[in-house]
Amino acid sequence: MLKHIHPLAAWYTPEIKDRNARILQRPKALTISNLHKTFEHKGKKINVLNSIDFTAYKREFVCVVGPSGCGKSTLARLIAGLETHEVGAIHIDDDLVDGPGPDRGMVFQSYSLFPWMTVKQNVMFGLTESGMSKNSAEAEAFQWIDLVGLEKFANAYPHQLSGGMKQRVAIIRALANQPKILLMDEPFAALDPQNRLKMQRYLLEIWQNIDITIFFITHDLDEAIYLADRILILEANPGRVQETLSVPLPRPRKEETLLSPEFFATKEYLEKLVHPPTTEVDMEDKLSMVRMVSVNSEVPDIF
Ligand SMILES: Nc1ncnc2c1ncn2[C@@H]1O[C@H](COP(=O)(O)OP(=O)(O)OP(=O)(O)O)[C@@H](O)[C@H]1O
Repeated sequence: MLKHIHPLAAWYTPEIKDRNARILQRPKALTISNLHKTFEHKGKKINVLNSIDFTAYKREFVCVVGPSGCGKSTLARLIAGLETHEVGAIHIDDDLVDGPGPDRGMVFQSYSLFPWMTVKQNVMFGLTESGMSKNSAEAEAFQWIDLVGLEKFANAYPHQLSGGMKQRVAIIRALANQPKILLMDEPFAALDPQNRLKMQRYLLEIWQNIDITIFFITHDLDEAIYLADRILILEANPGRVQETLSVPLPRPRKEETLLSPEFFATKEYLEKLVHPPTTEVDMEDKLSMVRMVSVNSEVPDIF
């Protein structure tokens, strides 16, 4: 029998294979087992996530991609404990998720800072809430603020910050509470390409320096390849795992990484999975039907 060779096999150098294998030997940080999720819509049950199995390992950087509506955000909300599921289980380390908890930090696309609080107060918030004294929380907040270069803005309010600065604050606010896992749902989607790249660099730098597992949802395949150790690829209707792909790129990632042949090969591979060419064929079929309609004045029931 012919052995299936992965289309990216040639890009996995011994060093990359070794690194990827070592990640999979680390303790489990997040375990999703046989997860199913349905929503009710107009009295009908919609099966959004179907039998999801996935494990992220300690200090792993996982990106999740997939077509619109495949359930990426729902999955992040389930891990955050903001939604409930009918079947299956989610564990952080060995702890079953049954609601929100301090072991998970979240950063969303919309800047979820408290607008009436300064940068420093936003970062201090979770710390004082969990019982830390005001002085210690302030000292801790300053360390985080320094880390992302916002010392001069410690007393600024969110409306005085750029989009990138707000997201830096959102990230350190989440990290200051020392979660085990950072859930990020399209955190940089609202930024222009230059600021987006800057934020990606910041995030990699922070991640390399602290003990955190990142579960990062994105539409942007370049972003996923640049950031991730592994990419979880979901397909839609119902959302389920299509593939988990170890990224065949060395670390540390640099800007040149984005121009390397292995980067382009990975992108081409992902494009085919996430935006399969059949969609274009379908669209072309539909367009030719429309052209036919305009000639024959008959409306076929295709839409
Ligand atoms: N609260 C809800 N009630 C009913 N249906 C919902 C609810 N939340 C999400 N859905 C449906 O679940 C499906 C998955 O939505 P979700 O937002 O998780 O997908 P996604 O992959 O993140 O999409 P996108 O990439 O467009 O953000 C969609 O069909 C959506 O309409």
